[in-house]
Amino acid sequence: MRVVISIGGSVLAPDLDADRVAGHAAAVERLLDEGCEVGAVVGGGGTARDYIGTARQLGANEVQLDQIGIDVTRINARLLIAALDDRAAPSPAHEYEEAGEALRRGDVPVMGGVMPGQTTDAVAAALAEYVDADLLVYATSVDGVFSADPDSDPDAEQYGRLTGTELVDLVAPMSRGAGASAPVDLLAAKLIERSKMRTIVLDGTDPERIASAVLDGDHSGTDVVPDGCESAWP
Ligand SMILES: Nc1ncnc2c1ncn2[C@@H]1O[C@H](COP(=O)(O)OP(=O)(O)O)[C@@H](O)[C@H]1O
Ligand SMILES: O=c1ccn([C@@H]2O[C@H](COP(=O)(O)OP(=O)(O)O)[C@@H](O)[C@H]2O)c(=O)[nH]1
Repeated sequence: MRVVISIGGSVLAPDLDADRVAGHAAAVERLLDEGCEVGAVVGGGGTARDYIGTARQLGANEVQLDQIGIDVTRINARLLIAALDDRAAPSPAHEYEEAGEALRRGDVPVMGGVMPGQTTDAVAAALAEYVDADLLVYATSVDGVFSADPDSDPDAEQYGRLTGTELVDLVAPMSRGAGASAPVDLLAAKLIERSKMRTIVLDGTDPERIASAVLDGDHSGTDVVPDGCESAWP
């Protein structure tokens, strides 16, 4: 199975903890050992938001803020590359073709951001489409997609399953500024919808959950399925 895993910065690096990053690398290595081909995309998390907030106070515009965010995602990508050692391509891929070539060589391509106006959610969706992945997994800090932000609304209800079109409709009204929070960004949702990519959004704070979702289809998050399909797991 070919899988793209998007690891949110809030999951990989809420602080700098080598054991946490090593745990995520171990989950990726387990997938490789089970015969999966894996591409990884890493987010910027709180560090990116802190830098973006400071630069915004200094008068930076949205593109400049996004570029700062991209730099932080690439630093986090380098942490995962360090933990994966010789199983990963040696530097974060800046383009999908570069990532695809690494995958073909048998390396794990690790990407951060690529261009302003989006988040690493969209990078992961585009990489998954580009490499014809069988499965896309978003490992984030909440267990799936909810009817409202579960961190601030106690009445938020989780969706067990959504179609790509339903996901697009849900995230379309959400904020688009640099550092904004949403389960996945709108461009990612549109790419998932058009590619009919089987997708899982789950709580990835325990990296073993990511491996179980990929290997067994066992998770408690949200399945995003093409119209007419029952399950997100191939
Ligand atoms: N409807 C929603 N469903 C799920 N999460 C949501 C929703 N609306 C906002 N969020 C927020 O999105 C956050 C996930 O995005 P983000 O902070 O960028 O995490 P990551 O670092 O994993 O990309 C969650 O912490 C959650 O508070
Ligand atoms: O291709 C990209 C990826 C990221 N970003 C910027 O970098 C920030 C941090 O990335 P992301 O939101 O994906 O990190 P996460 O929320 O997963 O920690 C985003 O808010 C954007 O401002 C961007 O402009 N283009």
